[in-house]
Amino acid sequence: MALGTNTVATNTMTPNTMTGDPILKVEHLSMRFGGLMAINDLSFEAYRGEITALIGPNGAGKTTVFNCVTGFYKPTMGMITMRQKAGKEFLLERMTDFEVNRDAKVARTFQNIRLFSGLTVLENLLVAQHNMLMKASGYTILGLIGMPAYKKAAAESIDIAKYWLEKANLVERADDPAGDLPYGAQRRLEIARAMCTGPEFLCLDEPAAGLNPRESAALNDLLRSIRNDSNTSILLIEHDMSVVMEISDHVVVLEYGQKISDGTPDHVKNDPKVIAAYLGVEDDEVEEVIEEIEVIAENDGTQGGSQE
Ligand SMILES: Nc1ncnc2c1ncn2[C@@H]1O[C@H](COP(=O)(O)OP(=O)(O)OP(=O)(O)O)[C@@H](O)[C@H]1O
Repeated sequence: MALGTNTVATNTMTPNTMTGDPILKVEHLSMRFGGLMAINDLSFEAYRGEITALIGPNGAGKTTVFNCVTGFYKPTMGMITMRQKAGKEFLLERMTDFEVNRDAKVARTFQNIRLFSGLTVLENLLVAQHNMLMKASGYTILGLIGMPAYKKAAAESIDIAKYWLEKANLVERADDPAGDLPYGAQRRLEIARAMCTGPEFLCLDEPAAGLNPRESAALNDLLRSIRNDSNTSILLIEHDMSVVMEISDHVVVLEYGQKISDGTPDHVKNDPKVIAAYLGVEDDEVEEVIEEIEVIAENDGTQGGSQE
């Protein structure tokens, strides 16, 4: 790593590398739990068509941000605006979790897997489309048994399920109970299930947690294919830095509920504030730690190691 070549980001603004169109704008977000300010005046953007990673040490406030964006928490202060492709804007902080999903088209997964483990893989993907099917039925029994709109929607929902079975590499397990799948496949099924709801914005809470390297690689392929082929933008929380650095277009780093860095993966991994946060040192010790790291890196280099 090219340490020490960057200045400490004092204004924490994004370096001019992401030129995209924001799908999500978080402005002056704060969330207080009793005496604890879990998020403190946080602002950042996620761009359409990109994978944005939200990273930071344990307790930095990542999940709290997710819960505010997806309507699980009402923030103490701040604005969260989502702008759909067609231009329609939603103030997510004013909506319930159900409305955020149904109207704003924001889907999410959780840190712990929440599949219907007794239903098959295919059934999990069909159940996710329940709202769309009920709408097509006109919410009547006659609609269910006779209406062409319902029959068309039912056929479409099977096509959508098949598409995501393939994308998630789960076709061969389609008829198996979801609970019988290996852990990595369950994670991909959760993401496929979220994609069956047709989101424009997908929020993933630690999708790589507990995965082995092969499963992580399959996850990376799935996330890249979501970004490239389905025009869905992704916001993910992740502790696995290899996943973050490999697939993210943009990284936002939090510490104690505040943004300390924001930019491309290369920018944040070389940012002294980020290095210090992960090493758990105080701000006034940052320069000292960087000097120490540089010395270690130089020594490693002169000892003939295979450093980059
Ligand atoms: N419902 C809650 N009630 C009280 N405190 C909470 C609540 N949710 C989170 N916190 C606190 O807010 C702070 C931020 O927690 P949060 O879970 O958002 O961090 P995180 O960055 O996601 O951490 P981790 O990486 O460990 O999942 C922590 O101090 C946590 O204890």
